[in-house]
This record gives sequence, C-alpha cells and structure tokens, in this order.
Amino acid sequence: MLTVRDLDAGYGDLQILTDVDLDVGEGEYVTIVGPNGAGKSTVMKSVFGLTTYMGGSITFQDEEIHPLDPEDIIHKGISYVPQNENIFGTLTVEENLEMGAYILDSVPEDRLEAVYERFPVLRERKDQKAGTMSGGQRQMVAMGRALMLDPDLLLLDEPSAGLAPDLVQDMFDRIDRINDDGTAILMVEQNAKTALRRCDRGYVLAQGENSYTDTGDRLLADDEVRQQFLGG
Ligand SMILES: Nc1ncnc2c1ncn2[C@@H]1O[C@H](COP(=O)(O)OP(=O)(O)OP(=O)(O)O)[C@@H](O)[C@H]1O
Repeated sequence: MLTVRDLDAGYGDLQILTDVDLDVGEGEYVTIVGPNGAGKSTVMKSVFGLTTYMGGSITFQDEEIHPLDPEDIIHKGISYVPQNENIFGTLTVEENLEMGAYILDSVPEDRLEAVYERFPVLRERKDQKAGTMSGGQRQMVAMGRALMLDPDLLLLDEPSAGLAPDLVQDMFDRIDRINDDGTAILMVEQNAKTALRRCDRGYVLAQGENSYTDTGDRLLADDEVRQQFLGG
C-alpha cells in the first residue's frame, strides 16, 4: 500500500533522512521507533508531503506521491495526526471534526456519526471549545478529525505523548480498534516497547537511517535492539 524506497529528505538544505525504506501493507499496523532526533517524525512528514524531497520514491496504492502537497495526499486516502498543535483550540469539538472534512463540499454526517460512536466523549462535549479539554480528549479530537474522511492509512505521530499513564493504555486500545476496523496505521512512538508489542512490524530508525526492521515481537526479543534502543 505505502512503499518508501531510498528516501532522502530534510528541511531546506538540511538532509535528515538517508536511503530510508519502509512498507505499510493493506490494513497493517507499523511502528517507527528510535532515539530522539532520529528522524522518525521526518519520515512521517515526508509521506504527507511536508519536507524537502531530495531523492528516492514514495508510492501509495502504486502511485508516486512525493511531488504532491498534503491536500492532494489526503484525497488519496492518507490522514495525518501531528504530535503538536493538532487541534484548533478556539473552535468547538464539532467544528474541529468538521474541519477534517474541509476538502469535501459538505460534512458527511455518517462519518461524523462514526467518529462520535468511536469517541462518545466527543459527542457529549461537541459544543465545548477543544482547547479547554484534557490532553487525552484533545488527542481524541485530533484523531477523530483525521478519521472524518475514512482514510486507508492513518499517520500518528506520538499519540501517547503528554498523556497520563492510565490514559496511554486507553489510547493504544483505541488505535488497535481503528486498525481492527481496517485502517492501516503508521505510528511514531516514544513508548517503544508498548508500540512494538502491538504492531505487526517495526522499524528502528537511527541518525536518519534504517537500523533494524522486523516484526514487533522479534525486535523486542533482539538483544542488540534491546540494549541499544529499548533501555536493556
Ligand atoms: N522544521 C524543521 N526544520 C529543520 N530541522 C528540523 C525540523 N524539524 C525537525 N528537524 C530536525 O530533524 C531532525 C530529526 O527530527 P525528527 O523530529 O524527525 O526526529 P524524531 O526521531 O521524530 O525525534 P523525537 O523523538 O525527538 O520527536 C532533528 O535534528 C531535528 O532538529
């Protein structure tokens, strides 16, 4: 579904990624882990057309997408939840969700209903300003907005960042359910062990390059990976 080959990318003249390869199959759940500054978010931003492309290829459903801008990429079936500033704080919850469908002529009511069924608290608080909600609820708003177009691939950048420990489990459970319902997931996570335990496949990125790739379970069991990247 998503195939990244030999990707070189960065910001302006600054190259961050070198020869990065990555695959996400239909309905798969793929995680990228690695140290701070490894370029994990840059991979995700590159897929969404937000970095400077320097070489290689990014294809989605067998179509090259790297010259496209984010709006065109959304049309292709990819939605992105950035780590920061992922909601409009002064808009209500419902207005935020409606923004997720801005590329359409009208808001698809069935999608709004599907998002409310997935995140009932958002229906209860639909008229509340999103900026006044808790961290976990704001993350639900951001995910709900990304799901408004029923994407084939959902890009999640550190969905557990800033959440209280008891909410982290809940967030990962919700992501599992989104994936169980057929949406492929590409997720960057600091919470590496938890993410690898849940995903189909993991990529360890270091200094902008692929370091290890395997099933989540095998990466977790690999002594070198554990020593170098997972705190032993
Ligand atoms: N907009 C930008 N302009 C210039 N450099 C950037 C920009 N965004 C990120 N970088 C740099 O790119 C490198 C990789 O950053 P990136 O956010 O992709 O890493 P990461 O692995 O996701 O890190 P973290 O786990 O800390 O979020 C870092 O050196 C960072 O300073």
